Amino acid sequence: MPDVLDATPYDALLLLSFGGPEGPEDVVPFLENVTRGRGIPKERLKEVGQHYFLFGGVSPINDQNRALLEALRKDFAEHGLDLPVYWGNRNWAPYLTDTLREMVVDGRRRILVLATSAYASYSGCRQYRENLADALAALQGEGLELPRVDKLRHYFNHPGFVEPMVDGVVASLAELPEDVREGAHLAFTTHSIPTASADTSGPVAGHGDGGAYVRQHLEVARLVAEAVRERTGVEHPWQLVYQSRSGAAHIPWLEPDICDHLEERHAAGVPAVVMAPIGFVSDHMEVLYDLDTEATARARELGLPVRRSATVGADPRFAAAVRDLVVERSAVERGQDATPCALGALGPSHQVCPVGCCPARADRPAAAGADSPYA
Ligand SMILES: CC1=C(CCC(=O)O)c2cc3nc(cc4[nH]c(cc5[nH]c(cc1n2)c(C)c5CCC(=O)O)c(CCC(=O)O)c4C)C(CCC(=O)O)=C3C
Ligand SMILES: [Fe+2]
Repeated sequence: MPDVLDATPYDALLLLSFGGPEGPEDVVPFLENVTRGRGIPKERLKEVGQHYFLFGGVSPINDQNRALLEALRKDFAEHGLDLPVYWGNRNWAPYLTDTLREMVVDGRRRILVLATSAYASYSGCRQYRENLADALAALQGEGLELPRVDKLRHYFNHPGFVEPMVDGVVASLAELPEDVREGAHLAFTTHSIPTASADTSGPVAGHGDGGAYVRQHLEVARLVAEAVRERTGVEHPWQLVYQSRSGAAHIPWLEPDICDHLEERHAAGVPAVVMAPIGFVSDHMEVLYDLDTEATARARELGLPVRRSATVGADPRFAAAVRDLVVERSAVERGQDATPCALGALGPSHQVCPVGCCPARADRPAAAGADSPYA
């Protein structure tokens, strides 16, 4: 018999993700869901639609979440953690509101949320919390008794998130031609966001100084690069760069873009680059198109050997990390001691997003944080 782990007071875990289209007819309605009220230029939308059509209108993200769901259920069962796991998305079926309704109908009263986004930022945290608030409002409108919803802390520096990425980079280096391997640089990539959003990310107003998005990514990049050096005995120079920029051209977003970075490295005489998408939890469309298709084609034109390393996806170590986070948060909620696990210098993230954390452009209600209008 495995030890029995205690998730009290929680009675369910909700895997909350982005969602993606599952066929050509889904692409346009999916993009409308994503960009409603977000001010994305029409041209950009057409372009992004083409990325999906290139892959038959199917994003890999939903299958990746199905695999993660399986990995979580298997890990929980093997470790005596009796906690049902549900799955809902912000932008495509199964929709968050439908999943939350199902959970309420099943009698779930205390729900813990795992978002497939490891870092602080409006897009990676508060926007998920706004969607939770919208879903709760919808259920309230249906006359349902609302459950209490909490969100797991940011896990960017949890070993179960970092270590699979180290393996990925080591494997990608090994795939490079031997004569360029030792001189290879590492390009850690993440989603570009508006600099205004990056500057205010994380707790602000006396609880930190903003800038958490970049700071957290730099820390993960450093941790991965150091572990790679320990494993390979080679110190590969690295830089944090950005991908998947969207929005209007006159609004500043985080730079440099991965394609410009590859050109710059090539011009500087760097013999090869490993692109490591540390900003993402799975190899979804931003990875498949922006790195494997676009950036890889640019590298080929330059004659620069590149490889792209894997994200954590459904790695059993990531599932174990989620179990660890669930057990930790449950203990905290019971008023017991917990020993939050985190690598590196930043320490474990806050358990509950404080008031004003990762502010939005517009004032909208957000659940599962200190400024939630829900209990
Ligand atoms: C920080 C961040 C993450 C990482 C955290 C997380 O994972 O949540 C992320 C993930 C994802 N982004 C995704 C897809 C899209 N993101 C878009 C647009 C935007 N993303 C933004 C940021 C982020 N995005 C921002 C600031 C915008 C501008 C519009 C706005 O301010 O809201 C658009 C609109 C078209 C475009 O402009 O690109 C699409 C289609 C998919 C699904 C991929 C698939 O289908 O496999 C995933 C996982
Ligand atoms: Fe995005």
